[in-house]
Amino acid sequence: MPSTLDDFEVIETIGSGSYGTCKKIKRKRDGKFLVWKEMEYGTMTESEKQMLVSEVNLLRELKHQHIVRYYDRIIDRSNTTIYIIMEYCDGGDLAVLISKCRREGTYLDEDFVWKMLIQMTSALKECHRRKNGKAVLHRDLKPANIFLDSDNNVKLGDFGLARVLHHETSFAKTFVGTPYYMSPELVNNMSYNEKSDIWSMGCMLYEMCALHPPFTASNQVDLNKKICIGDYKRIPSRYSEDLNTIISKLLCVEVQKRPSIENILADPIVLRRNRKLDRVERRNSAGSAGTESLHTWEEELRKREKKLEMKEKELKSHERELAIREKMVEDKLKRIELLSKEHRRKSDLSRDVSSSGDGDDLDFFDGLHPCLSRGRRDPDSPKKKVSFDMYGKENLRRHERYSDYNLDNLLSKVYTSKYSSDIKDYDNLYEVELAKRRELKDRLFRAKSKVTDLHDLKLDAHIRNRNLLYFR
Ligand SMILES: Nc1ncnc2c1ncn2[C@@H]1O[C@H](COP(=O)(O)OP(=O)(O)OP(=O)(O)O)[C@@H](O)[C@H]1O
Repeated sequence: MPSTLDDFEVIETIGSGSYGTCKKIKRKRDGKFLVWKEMEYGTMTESEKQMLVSEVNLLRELKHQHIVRYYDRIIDRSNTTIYIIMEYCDGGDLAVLISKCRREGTYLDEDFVWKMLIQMTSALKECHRRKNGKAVLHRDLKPANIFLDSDNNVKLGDFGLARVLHHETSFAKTFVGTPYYMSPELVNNMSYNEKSDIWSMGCMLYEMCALHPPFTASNQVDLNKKICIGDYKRIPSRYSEDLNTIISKLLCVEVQKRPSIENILADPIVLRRNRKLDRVERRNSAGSAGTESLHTWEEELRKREKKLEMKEKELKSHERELAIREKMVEDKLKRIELLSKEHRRKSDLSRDVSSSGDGDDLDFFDGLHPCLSRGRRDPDSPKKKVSFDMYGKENLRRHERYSDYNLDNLLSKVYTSKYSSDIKDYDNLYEVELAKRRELKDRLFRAKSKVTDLHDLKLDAHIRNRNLLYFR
């Protein structure tokens, strides 16, 4: 589906050139930043408009890592404007970089100039040597059309548009730039060819080193003369002879002797430099891959630390729970001990009473557990229901509230069975309690060692983390 203006949000105006205004835009569908170039076509003839559209369509086929990617075009008939949508290059353009150096009295690094040469040649090869045999010529190579991405890689822009726009159109009339980069064949009214692009590239590389074009003059006639005899000074001595040699080859006045794209790429100096650049790029990408893996490692470590912390928290709360339960068991044991003592005291007392043998004090045993009144009651009389405050039904229910805990279940069972049968089994109960207490203590000890292990792990993680930071 063709794009419409509504598919984009204008972020800001980047700048205006001879043919229109460039704006930074955001594609609403995915938030991607792009650029559109607005060009007014109201004064163009029908055939010129047709040419512009077919040229833009051709640009869409140019897909190369060092060429600004063209995405789409929108024609707004209501205000006779064509919007050419392309890749946004956030590193600015070479013209800005060169004027910054001029302003600050600095020079561009030689390695950077070689990188530009190799990447520009690679972009030009894509256009000059198309699979369908139809070469696309740039026709307007200049620093302002060499964009940079965030990694300072070349993005050749405004490809081919010049052919349409330099035509005798309203656009051509507004063209005000000085043709510093015009090749000798163009000065001599010959047709533009791919070697003219190579000449312009030579001028651009020269300007990157000298911070001014190779041929300058105060008027067009003098400029033409200089261009035609190839009269220019050597690039500053800070740059190598290799670089000077290559630039002078590109600025060869004789078009036949000027190297083609293939000649440049096969030049031993360029090959050597290309290999060096490859090595540097590989080292850089290996470096960034190493940094990436360190980041992944650090991230992984952070996740593990978080997991450990959670486990530690869990263990701590478990430990607290165990301590509470231990306290409860201790309390119960104390109560059992007290009851046991009471029972023994009452048994002794009952033995004393039974030995006195008068049987007049039956009421004395009323309300006591059956085991205390055994041998005293009339066997035919119904058994008296006995209720102990502490271990009555109500209390059993309270124990059942902790039924998730095995010990409490066990204790409830023990209490129920013991008190419904015979209280003399208090001692067994006491032993069960003691065994359980021991088991609880063991569990607590195991939990504590787990926490210690976790602490050790955490300490280890901290040390590794610190080592990581030291690495970075
Ligand atoms: N794809 C892009 N990404 C980022 N900035 C861009 C892009 N295309 C153009 N610009 C910037 O937009 C501004 C206007 O560019 P434009 O191409 O319209 O004019 P120019 O190249 O500066 O001049 P002329 O059109 O006369 O050659 C420039 O500052 C340019 O750097």
